[in-house]
Amino acid sequence: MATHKLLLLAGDGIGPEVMEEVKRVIAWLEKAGLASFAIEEGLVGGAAYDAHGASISEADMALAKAADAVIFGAVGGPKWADVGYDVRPEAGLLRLRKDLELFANLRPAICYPALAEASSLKPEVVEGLDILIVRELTGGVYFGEPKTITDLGNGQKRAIDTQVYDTFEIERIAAVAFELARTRRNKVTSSEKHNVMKSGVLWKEVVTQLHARAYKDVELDHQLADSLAMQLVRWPKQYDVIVTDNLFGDILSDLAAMLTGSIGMLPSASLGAADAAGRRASMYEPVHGSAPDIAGKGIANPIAMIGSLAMALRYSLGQGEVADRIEKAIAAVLDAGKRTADIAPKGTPSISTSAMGTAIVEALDAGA
Ligand SMILES: NC(=O)c1ccc[n+]([C@@H]2O[C@H](COP(=O)([O-])OP(=O)(O)OC[C@H]3O[C@@H](n4cnc5c(N)ncnc54)[C@H](O)[C@@H]3O)[C@@H](O)[C@H]2O)c1
Ligand SMILES: CC(C)[C@H](C(=O)O)[C@@H](O)C(=O)O
Ligand SMILES: [Mg+2]
Repeated sequence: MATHKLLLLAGDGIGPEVMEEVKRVIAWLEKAGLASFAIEEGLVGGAAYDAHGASISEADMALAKAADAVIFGAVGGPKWADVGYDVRPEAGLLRLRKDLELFANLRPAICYPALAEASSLKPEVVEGLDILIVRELTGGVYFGEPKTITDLGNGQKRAIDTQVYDTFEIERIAAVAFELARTRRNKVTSSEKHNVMKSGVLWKEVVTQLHARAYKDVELDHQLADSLAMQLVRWPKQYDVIVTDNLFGDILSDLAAMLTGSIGMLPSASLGAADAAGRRASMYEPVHGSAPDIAGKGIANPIAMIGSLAMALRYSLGQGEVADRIEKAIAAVLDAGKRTADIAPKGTPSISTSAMGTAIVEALDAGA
């Protein structure tokens, strides 16, 4: 059996709390003889800043590059509010994405049957929901230059962020969306704002041309990002795969999280391009952040983090059947009524982070 080289970067706030539960699932998989791992651990975010004055060290960047997959918790928090833009905790995350060229961010929003009642919407709106947001992750306004704050000298300052997209960046993310749609319900909705942004004009043109050239069998729609946000709340089940840029994808995936019950439920995969040997860099992380408001209380939901390990097994480690098993165990635990506070209906009892981890490991043990 192949040994998978993983780098665990737990980060800050609830990151280490939910990573503990992933470690327990990893230990269970090894004990059950289902997978074999070589685990390294590193620091990222505020934890790395406290240790080395940078939000990720060169040594940990090298480990990330050498790993079969990086498993990432969350970064950030009020403790590092004044450390400076270049060393803020989030800079470590963005550097990992950029330096590993993780351009394709898959954010599935699946409403587990038992959680339809935990959604902010009526159960019939979200029951059976299974959509996939494909977010471009290494371009757009996150990385475009110039990115500056300038003193104008008259008591005024000017801040500039720049949205930049080249044809190849749009083409490669759209290709990922079309390929994934073929394995699902064969429909892609491409979203931008071509009515106000030149990058939106190019985005729509490139996606349309690629579709005509190579993916005519897939249904393609275009939808302005503001209207898509509205439709996602109104009737999300009309979508299959949504492909969009870095910033719209960030916002729309947090919105989609609430369709599933909680942001504590949403895993993600960030993938690079495959090299000649078929190897590609990858990182797996929950969509949520470090949740400073609940950090240290032991109540965070570990499902997004454990679901991210399942995505690593499916997309990078060639063990899709083990990923299915983990997701089945999560569904079984939810069916049995186990809820962390974020997914428990008001006034009903909830369990801790570690009790949820225990329940998932027990469900795996029971062969769920
Ligand atoms: N990938 C990442 O590391 C990442 C992602 C988003 C935000 N952040 C950072 O995290 C910090 C806090 O950001 P925020 O508060 O806007 O977003 P957040 O996602 O950390 O929290 C938003 C809300 O969701 C709740 N929540 C989040 N994850 C949860 C979980 N697993 N279980 C239960 N409840 C959960 C929080 O308690 C909070 O009320 C900021 O510094 C931000 O930059 C990091
Ligand atoms: C923490 C932040 C840099 C990050 C982003 O904006 O991409 C986060 O919100 C996410 O969704 O992964
Ligand atoms: Mg976000």
